[in-house]
Amino acid sequence: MATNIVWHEASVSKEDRREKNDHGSFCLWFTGLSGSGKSTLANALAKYLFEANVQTYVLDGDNVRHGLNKDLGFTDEDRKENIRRIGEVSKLFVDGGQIVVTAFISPFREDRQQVRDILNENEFFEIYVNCSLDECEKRDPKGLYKKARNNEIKHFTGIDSPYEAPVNPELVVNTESQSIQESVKTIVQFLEEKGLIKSGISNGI
Ligand SMILES: Nc1ncnc2c1ncn2[C@@H]1O[C@H](COP(=O)(O)OS(=O)(=O)O)[C@@H](OP(=O)(O)O)[C@H]1O
Ligand SMILES: Nc1ncnc2c1ncn2[C@@H]1O[C@H](COP(=O)(O)OP(=O)(O)O)[C@@H](O)[C@H]1O
Repeated sequence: MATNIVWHEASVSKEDRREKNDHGSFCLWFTGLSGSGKSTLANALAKYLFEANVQTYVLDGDNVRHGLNKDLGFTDEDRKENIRRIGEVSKLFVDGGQIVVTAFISPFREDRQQVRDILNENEFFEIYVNCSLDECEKRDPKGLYKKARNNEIKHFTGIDSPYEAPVNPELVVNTESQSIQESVKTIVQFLEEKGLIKSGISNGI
């Protein structure tokens, strides 16, 4: 693979873009069960940072599966390929000077580690969106748990397909005990503490 292909150096570097944007570029990788709050938090965070002139882009499971990954289903192999592609797309966003916020179940540790490995130090932050299966099933925002329990959907995460929780995530937000606003604040403060965005941005939350 990749024969007769030459890598072109970009005329504008990642560092140039970071300097112009006045903030770092990296990937915030949300992982958690369906219904745990990944999309809700990713979008609330992106909105807040957007208002503070911070460049973000959300990659969301449902949306990406309508386009780029519409050939993929939910077998272990397809999920693996799903996450591999999203990892590569995330890397492009990081090169483009953006903060990319991803909201995929990404149930397998090995696949998340693979994404970490293709990014540099301080470019990948795993955020575990922790919520019990019971609560996710109670929320059931898309009615999918009900379908999975009725055997209308196979290989549903948490029911008949595994979820491997992160062992050492950079951050954990618990959406059963924390409000959306509290979780957003936790994440923005984390970014400030790491020096990835300017301090004081979290003051408005
Ligand atoms: N079998 C099965 N298991 C889990 N989820 C399912 C399934 N079938 C459809 N859906 C819907 O697809 C969304 C998950 O897609 P992801 O790309 O995030 O999944 S994965 O990371 O490849 O495991 C997931 O969205 P979220 O609820 O946002 O997580 C579901 O809406
Ligand atoms: N504290 C909370 N944090 C995030 N979401 C919450 C919280 N409390 C209730 N919810 C609700 O839970 C649901 C989570 O759905 P969603 O964001 O689509 O999850 P996921 O993307 O992980 O599947 C939404 O309906 C959201 O309003």
